[in-house]
Amino acid sequence: MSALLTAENLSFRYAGTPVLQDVNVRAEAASMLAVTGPNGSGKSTLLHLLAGVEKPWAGHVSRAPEVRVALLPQRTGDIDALPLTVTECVRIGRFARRRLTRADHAAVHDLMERLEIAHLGRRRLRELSGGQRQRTLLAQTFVQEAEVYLLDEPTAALDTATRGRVHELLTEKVRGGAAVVLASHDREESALAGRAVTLGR
Ligand SMILES: Nc1ncnc2c1ncn2[C@@H]1O[C@H](COP(=O)(O)OP(=O)(O)OP(=O)(O)O)[C@@H](O)[C@H]1O
Repeated sequence: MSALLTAENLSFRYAGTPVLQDVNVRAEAASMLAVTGPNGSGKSTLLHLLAGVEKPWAGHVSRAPEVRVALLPQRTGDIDALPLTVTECVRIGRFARRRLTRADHAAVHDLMERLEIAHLGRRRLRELSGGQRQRTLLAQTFVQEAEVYLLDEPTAALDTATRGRVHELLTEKVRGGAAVVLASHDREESALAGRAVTLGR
Protein backbone atom coordinates (compact mmCIF):
# COMPACT_ATOMS: atom_id res chain seq x y z
CA MET A 1 0.00 0.00 0.00
CA SER A 2 1.33 3.45 -0.82
CA ALA A 3 1.39 6.02 1.96
CA LEU A 4 -0.07 9.38 0.90
CA LEU A 5 0.94 11.03 4.16
CA THR A 6 3.19 9.81 6.94
CA ALA A 7 4.10 11.10 10.37
CA GLU A 8 7.12 9.78 12.21
CA ASN A 9 7.85 10.06 15.91
CA LEU A 10 5.62 13.09 16.34
CA SER A 11 5.73 14.86 19.66
CA PHE A 12 3.87 18.03 20.57
CA ARG A 13 3.59 20.36 23.58
CA TYR A 14 1.29 23.24 24.40
CA ALA A 15 3.32 25.77 26.42
CA GLY A 16 5.60 23.04 27.71
CA THR A 17 2.82 20.56 28.52
CA PRO A 18 3.34 17.34 26.52
CA VAL A 19 0.30 16.23 24.54
CA LEU A 20 1.69 13.75 22.01
CA GLN A 21 4.77 11.59 22.39
CA ASP A 22 6.36 9.59 19.55
CA VAL A 23 3.23 9.08 17.47
CA ASN A 24 3.50 7.38 14.09
CA VAL A 25 0.85 7.56 11.37
CA ARG A 26 0.63 6.15 7.85
CA ALA A 27 -2.33 7.36 5.81
CA GLU A 28 -2.46 4.90 2.92
CA ALA A 29 -4.25 5.23 -0.39
CA ALA A 30 -7.72 3.63 -0.46
CA SER A 31 -7.84 3.09 3.27
CA MET A 32 -9.35 4.49 6.43
CA LEU A 33 -7.46 5.02 9.67
CA ALA A 34 -9.19 5.78 12.98
CA VAL A 35 -7.62 8.01 15.64
CA THR A 36 -9.09 7.04 19.00
CA GLY A 37 -8.47 7.93 22.64
CA PRO A 38 -10.20 9.64 25.56
CA ASN A 39 -11.06 13.37 25.80
CA GLY A 40 -7.91 15.43 25.85
CA SER A 41 -5.65 12.65 24.56
CA GLY A 42 -4.60 14.75 21.56
CA LYS A 43 -6.73 13.54 18.63
CA SER A 44 -7.49 17.05 17.36
CA THR A 45 -3.89 18.10 17.90
CA LEU A 46 -2.70 15.12 15.86
CA LEU A 47 -5.01 16.02 12.94
CA HIS A 48 -3.78 19.63 13.07
CA LEU A 49 -0.18 18.41 12.88
CA LEU A 50 -1.02 16.11 9.95
CA ALA A 51 -2.73 19.02 8.16
CA GLY A 52 0.20 21.36 8.84
CA VAL A 53 -1.91 23.75 10.93
CA GLU A 54 0.44 23.15 13.88
CA LYS A 55 4.14 22.38 13.72
CA PRO A 56 5.49 19.36 15.60
CA TRP A 57 7.80 19.87 18.56
CA ALA A 58 9.72 16.79 17.38
CA GLY A 59 9.38 14.35 14.51
CA HIS A 60 8.02 15.18 11.09
CA VAL A 61 5.08 14.91 8.72
CA SER A 62 5.71 14.16 5.06
CA ARG A 63 3.67 13.97 1.90
CA ALA A 64 4.31 14.41 -1.80
CA PRO A 65 3.64 18.00 -2.95
CA GLU A 66 0.81 16.88 -5.25
CA VAL A 67 -1.08 15.24 -2.39
CA ARG A 68 -3.95 17.55 -1.41
CA VAL A 69 -5.21 17.46 2.15
CA ALA A 70 -8.71 18.45 3.30
CA LEU A 71 -9.25 19.06 7.02
CA LEU A 72 -12.60 19.12 8.80
CA PRO A 73 -11.73 20.65 12.19
CA GLN A 74 -13.80 20.02 15.30
CA ARG A 75 -13.82 23.68 16.23
CA THR A 76 -14.14 26.24 13.47
CA GLY A 77 -13.81 29.41 15.47
CA ASP A 78 -15.73 32.41 14.21
CA ILE A 79 -16.80 31.12 10.82
CA ASP A 80 -20.45 31.72 11.83
CA ALA A 81 -19.74 35.43 12.10
CA LEU A 82 -18.87 35.61 8.38
CA PRO A 83 -21.79 36.78 6.21
CA LEU A 84 -21.80 33.50 4.24
CA THR A 85 -24.76 31.48 3.03
CA VAL A 86 -24.71 27.68 3.15
CA THR A 87 -24.08 27.43 -0.60
CA GLU A 88 -21.23 29.95 -0.44
CA CYS A 89 -19.65 28.03 2.43
CA VAL A 90 -19.76 24.74 0.49
CA ARG A 91 -18.42 26.43 -2.66
CA ILE A 92 -15.35 27.59 -0.77
CA GLY A 93 -14.24 23.94 -0.69
CA ARG A 94 -13.98 24.06 -4.48
CA PHE A 95 -13.13 27.71 -5.01
CA ALA A 96 -9.98 27.45 -2.94
CA ARG A 97 -8.53 25.38 -5.78
CA ARG A 98 -9.68 27.25 -8.91
CA ARG A 99 -12.34 29.33 -10.67
CA LEU A 100 -15.58 27.34 -10.57
CA THR A 101 -16.79 25.52 -13.66
CA ARG A 102 -20.24 24.13 -14.34
CA ALA A 103 -18.97 20.72 -13.15
CA ASP A 104 -17.82 22.32 -9.89
CA HIS A 105 -21.27 23.83 -9.31
CA ALA A 106 -22.79 20.41 -10.05
CA ALA A 107 -20.47 18.79 -7.49
CA VAL A 108 -21.46 21.43 -4.90
CA HIS A 109 -25.13 20.83 -5.62
CA ASP A 110 -24.77 17.03 -5.52
CA LEU A 111 -23.13 17.09 -2.09
CA MET A 112 -25.69 19.55 -0.76
CA GLU A 113 -28.45 17.19 -1.95
CA ARG A 114 -26.79 14.17 -0.42
CA LEU A 115 -26.29 15.89 2.91
CA GLU A 116 -29.81 17.36 2.75
CA ILE A 117 -28.85 21.01 2.90
CA ALA A 118 -29.87 22.00 -0.64
CA HIS A 119 -33.04 23.68 0.72
CA LEU A 120 -30.88 25.74 3.12
CA GLY A 121 -28.63 27.15 0.40
CA ARG A 122 -29.56 30.80 0.98
CA ARG A 123 -29.49 30.70 4.77
CA ARG A 124 -26.68 32.31 6.74
CA LEU A 125 -24.45 30.01 8.76
CA ARG A 126 -25.47 31.66 12.03
CA GLU A 127 -29.10 30.72 11.28
CA LEU A 128 -28.40 26.97 11.23
CA SER A 129 -28.86 24.30 13.86
CA GLY A 130 -25.73 22.48 15.08
CA GLY A 131 -26.38 19.49 12.84
CA GLN A 132 -27.17 21.63 9.77
CA ARG A 133 -23.95 23.55 10.31
CA GLN A 134 -21.99 20.30 10.60
CA ARG A 135 -23.54 19.01 7.37
CA THR A 136 -22.53 22.26 5.63
CA LEU A 137 -18.93 21.91 6.79
CA LEU A 138 -18.90 18.23 5.78
CA ALA A 139 -20.12 19.19 2.29
CA GLN A 140 -17.38 21.85 2.13
CA THR A 141 -14.80 19.20 3.05
CA PHE A 142 -16.04 16.42 0.75
CA VAL A 143 -16.41 18.74 -2.26
CA GLN A 144 -12.65 19.26 -2.20
CA GLU A 145 -10.97 16.77 -4.50
CA ALA A 146 -8.35 15.82 -1.95
CA GLU A 147 -6.23 12.70 -1.69
CA VAL A 148 -6.24 12.81 2.12
CA TYR A 149 -9.28 13.70 4.28
CA LEU A 150 -8.61 14.48 7.94
CA LEU A 151 -11.94 14.46 9.78
CA ASP A 152 -12.30 15.44 13.44
CA GLU A 153 -15.46 13.96 14.99
CA PRO A 154 -17.32 14.35 11.69
CA THR A 155 -20.66 12.96 12.84
CA ALA A 156 -20.80 14.02 16.50
CA ALA A 157 -23.68 16.47 15.89
CA LEU A 158 -25.63 14.34 13.40
CA ASP A 159 -28.78 12.22 13.56
CA THR A 160 -28.56 8.51 12.75
CA ALA A 161 -29.76 8.77 9.14
CA THR A 162 -27.29 11.54 8.32
CA ARG A 163 -24.46 9.64 9.98
CA GLY A 164 -25.23 6.75 7.65
CA ARG A 165 -24.97 9.11 4.65
CA VAL A 166 -21.65 10.44 5.86
CA HIS A 167 -20.33 6.90 6.31
CA GLU A 168 -21.40 6.13 2.72
CA LEU A 169 -19.52 9.21 1.51
CA LEU A 170 -16.43 8.11 3.44
CA THR A 171 -16.59 4.65 1.91
CA GLU A 172 -16.91 6.19 -1.57
CA LYS A 173 -13.85 8.38 -0.98
CA VAL A 174 -11.84 5.32 0.10
CA ARG A 175 -13.05 3.30 -2.92
CA GLY A 176 -11.95 6.22 -5.09
CA GLY A 177 -8.41 5.88 -3.72
CA ALA A 178 -8.36 8.52 -0.96
CA ALA A 179 -6.91 8.12 2.52
CA VAL A 180 -9.35 8.99 5.30
CA VAL A 181 -8.12 9.71 8.83
CA LEU A 182 -11.02 9.87 11.23
CA ALA A 183 -10.89 11.00 14.88
CA SER A 184 -13.88 9.59 16.71
CA HIS A 185 -15.13 8.61 20.16
CA ASP A 186 -17.67 6.30 18.63
CA ARG A 187 -16.60 2.65 18.49
CA GLU A 188 -18.96 1.77 15.68
CA GLU A 189 -17.58 4.65 13.61
CA SER A 190 -13.95 3.82 14.40
CA ALA A 191 -14.69 0.23 13.37
CA LEU A 192 -15.31 1.46 9.80
CA ALA A 193 -11.57 1.96 9.58
CA GLY A 194 -9.20 -0.92 8.87
CA ARG A 195 -6.58 0.37 11.30
CA ALA A 196 -6.43 2.60 14.36
CA VAL A 197 -3.95 4.81 16.18
CA THR A 198 -4.89 4.93 19.85
CA LEU A 199 -3.69 7.87 21.93
CA GLY A 200 -3.31 7.67 25.70
CA ARG A 201 -4.21 10.40 28.13
N1 LIG B 1 -4.56 25.82 22.16
C1 LIG B 1 -4.28 25.08 23.23
N2 LIG B 1 -3.48 25.56 24.22
C2 LIG B 1 -3.17 24.82 25.30
N3 LIG B 1 -3.60 23.56 25.49
C3 LIG B 1 -4.39 23.02 24.55
C4 LIG B 1 -4.77 23.75 23.38
N4 LIG B 1 -5.56 22.96 22.63
C5 LIG B 1 -5.67 21.79 23.28
N5 LIG B 1 -4.98 21.82 24.45
C6 LIG B 1 -4.82 20.71 25.41
O1 LIG B 1 -4.16 19.64 24.73
C7 LIG B 1 -4.72 18.40 25.10
C8 LIG B 1 -5.18 17.67 23.84
O2 LIG B 1 -6.29 18.37 23.27
P1 LIG B 1 -7.01 17.83 21.95
O3 LIG B 1 -8.10 18.79 21.64
O4 LIG B 1 -6.00 17.53 20.91
O5 LIG B 1 -7.62 16.42 22.48
P2 LIG B 1 -8.75 15.48 21.88
O6 LIG B 1 -8.29 14.07 22.05
O7 LIG B 1 -9.09 15.90 20.49
O8 LIG B 1 -9.96 15.78 22.86
P3 LIG B 1 -11.56 15.61 22.71
O9 LIG B 1 -11.82 14.13 22.64
O10 LIG B 1 -12.06 16.21 23.97
O11 LIG B 1 -11.99 16.35 21.48
C9 LIG B 1 -5.83 18.70 26.10
O12 LIG B 1 -5.31 18.49 27.39
C10 LIG B 1 -6.15 20.15 25.86
O13 LIG B 1 -6.58 20.76 27.05
